[in-house]
Amino acid sequence: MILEEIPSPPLGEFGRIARFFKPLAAGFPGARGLRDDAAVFGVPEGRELVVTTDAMVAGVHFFPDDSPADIAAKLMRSNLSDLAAMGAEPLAYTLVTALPRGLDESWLEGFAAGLGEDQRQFGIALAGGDSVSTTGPITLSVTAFGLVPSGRALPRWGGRPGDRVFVTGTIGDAALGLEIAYGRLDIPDGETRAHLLRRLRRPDPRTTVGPRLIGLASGAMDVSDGLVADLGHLCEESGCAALLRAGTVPLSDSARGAIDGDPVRLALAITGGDDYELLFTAPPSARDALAALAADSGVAITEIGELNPGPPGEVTVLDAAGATLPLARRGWDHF
Ligand SMILES: Nc1ncnc2c1ncn2[C@@H]1O[C@H](COP(=O)(O)OP(=O)(O)OP(=O)(O)O)[C@@H](O)[C@H]1O
Ligand SMILES: Cc1ncc(C[n+]2csc(CCOP(=O)(O)O)c2C)c(N)n1
Ligand SMILES: [Mg+2]
Ligand SMILES: [Mg+2]
Ligand SMILES: [Mg+2]
Repeated sequence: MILEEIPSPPLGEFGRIARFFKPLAAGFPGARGLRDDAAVFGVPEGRELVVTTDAMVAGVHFFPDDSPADIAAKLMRSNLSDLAAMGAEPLAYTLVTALPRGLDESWLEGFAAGLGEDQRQFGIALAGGDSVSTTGPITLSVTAFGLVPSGRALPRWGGRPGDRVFVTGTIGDAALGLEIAYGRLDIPDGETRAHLLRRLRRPDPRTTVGPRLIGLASGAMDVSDGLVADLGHLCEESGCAALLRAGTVPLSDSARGAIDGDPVRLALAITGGDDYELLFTAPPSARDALAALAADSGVAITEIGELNPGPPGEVTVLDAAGATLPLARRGWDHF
């Protein structure tokens, strides 16, 4: 038997923590080297801590055979998107992994590498976590901590009738990507397909735009369940209704090509979710400042509708011709 074929003994729970997670906590003193029972860190004067949690389950949020680095990126970025929606800057995160006993250590190696890459890209560090085994599918959860100027966190409930509705980036890429991944949508063009799948697996959280919406946006949230559903959530909290002009919703060239004028696919794009873009409201007087922010940040900001004094939570969706766009559902609902 040659040396390479001798299987190395399993690392075990604590060996895995030492090998894969301690390096991710090295730059954050509050993590105490992952050697203590908990993390300890302070908040600078004049700032508040923003805390958000999101979980992901194999078969529900991602495909079991997705690359572990992509799974890590989606887990991290969905939480970073929530921080951005609050106007907060990333600080640290904790991580819970529930993994099947037989899962190869190389999976964890790819997962940790993905986390490390995003830590560097977004300026966030591992503060602690928990590692457990599961008899079910891979289940992961991140709790992210961010900082916001005291009293300035962006609320979902600040929208007022007359405010305009804005969204960052493009909408629908991930929903179309999911259809491709499930084999329900055939897109022959390789570049188009790759872009939509990339946006499904690696969303682009708007971490630089979020904090700069403080003082401009009246209400804000991020789009995870679907644009129409999430606008409904914002409206419900703001006690008003909204008009959404589907023809003005920003689409990537890839999404535009995939939709190809089909109203069913357009409906999918605005209800499918997994966008991780920012959805916010602002008075028309903020338009110039928002255009300047978009130019400066390199992230598109597009006006897509307005709030009105209708029934709280009601969202009317018009197509480009001004007719009501029929929707089978407004967005994702777990139950
Ligand atoms: N199990 C739970 N325990 C306590 N609070 C919860 C629980 N589930 C949701 N929440 C709270 O309910 C609110 C709405 O949660 P929701 O998950 O819809 O928001 P989100 O995380 O922004 O969206 P998404 O999960 O789709 O990314 C949040 O304030 C969240 O903290
Ligand atoms: C394999 C697979 N099937 C379906 C979906 C779609 N999906 C799952 S949960 C969710 C809402 C956001 O999650 P949450 O509300 O839990 O934060 C969406 C749009 C997916 N991404 N992968
Ligand atoms: Mg959530
Ligand atoms: Mg959110
Ligand atoms: Mg949700």
